[in-house]
Amino acid sequence: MKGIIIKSTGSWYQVLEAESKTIYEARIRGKFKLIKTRLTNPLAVGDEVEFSLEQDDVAWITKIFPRKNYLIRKSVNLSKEAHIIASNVDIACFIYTLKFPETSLGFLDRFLACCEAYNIKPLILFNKMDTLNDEEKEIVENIEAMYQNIGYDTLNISSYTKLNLNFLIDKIKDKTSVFFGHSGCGKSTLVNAMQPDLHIRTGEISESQLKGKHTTTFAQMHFWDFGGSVIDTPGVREFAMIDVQKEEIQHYFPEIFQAGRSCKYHNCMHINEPKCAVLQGLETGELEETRYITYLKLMEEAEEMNQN
Ligand SMILES: Nc1nc2c(ncn2[C@@H]2O[C@H](COP(=O)(O)OP(=O)(O)OP(=O)(O)O)[C@@H](O)[C@H]2O)c(=O)[nH]1
Ligand SMILES: [Zn+2]
Repeated sequence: MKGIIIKSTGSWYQVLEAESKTIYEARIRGKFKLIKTRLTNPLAVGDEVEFSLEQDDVAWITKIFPRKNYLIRKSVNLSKEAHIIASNVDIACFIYTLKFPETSLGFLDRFLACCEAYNIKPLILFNKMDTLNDEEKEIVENIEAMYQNIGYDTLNISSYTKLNLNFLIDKIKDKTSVFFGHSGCGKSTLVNAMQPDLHIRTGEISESQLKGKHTTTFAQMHFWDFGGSVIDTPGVREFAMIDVQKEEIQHYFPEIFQAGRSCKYHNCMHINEPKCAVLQGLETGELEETRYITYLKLMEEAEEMNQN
């Protein structure tokens, strides 16, 4: 039988059988290895799998189908291992808040680069618009314009006033989505504003999870009444890339890659080379310094990973 993983606790999974829409408790039989790097979780929510039913209706997962895409975070305790946050995602939403909490653009840029690397469509949501005065609105609009110029899709929203939530629903309807952002950015409030009874993870549930053994690997897919699903993940502090070469990173920053076409050297890494169009673009202000800093950081990390 074929199904999709809708919940993962680390050792147990829930599989949704595609045709009957039945949910089974499931375990793994055999080894699954689709990527080179060691993973803390062999299967992730969103994975399409094959399974067979045995006594007590326990499903044994015997095969995983190739992933269309996935997002990865660094493992909490072991830096050499990676953890798949979710797979087969159609749209990944990043919730930005100017204040309460202040969102770091580095976190956003890292998220966007990972979406590029793993072929996921990102959507940037500027949330809590109702809290902003005119001056702050202008700051957010400038940030928004910067990302739109690069080619990213954005939306101004507020869960309190329901600003543009109808447009957000249009964008995620009938798709598998996932939401990220700093703690307190309004993720749960947003999901509740779109559908109050979705039963997405709340603070209380996270607390009781802490008593369990697999606190870091809990993720779950929920289904919207308006069609499609959302994958609820434990808070992600740092997105990561694995199995990438330093030279590839510029491909994941579209405007840096575009500017780099005019560099003197075709293999320019835009660090300190002469006649580098990226460095020139930074000087003229055409390219954004914050994004460039994340670009350098990701290159450093790729180099470190490949040395290990
Ligand atoms: N003014 C305003 N406040 C909001 C909005 N959305 C959420 N908040 C408030 O922001 C705080 C955090 O919201 P949550 O939805 O709990 O944030 P979260 O991202 O789920 O936080 P974690 O559970 O820590 O990941 C709460 O006090 C919300 O009431 C909004 O659109 N406008
Ligand atoms: Zn260059």
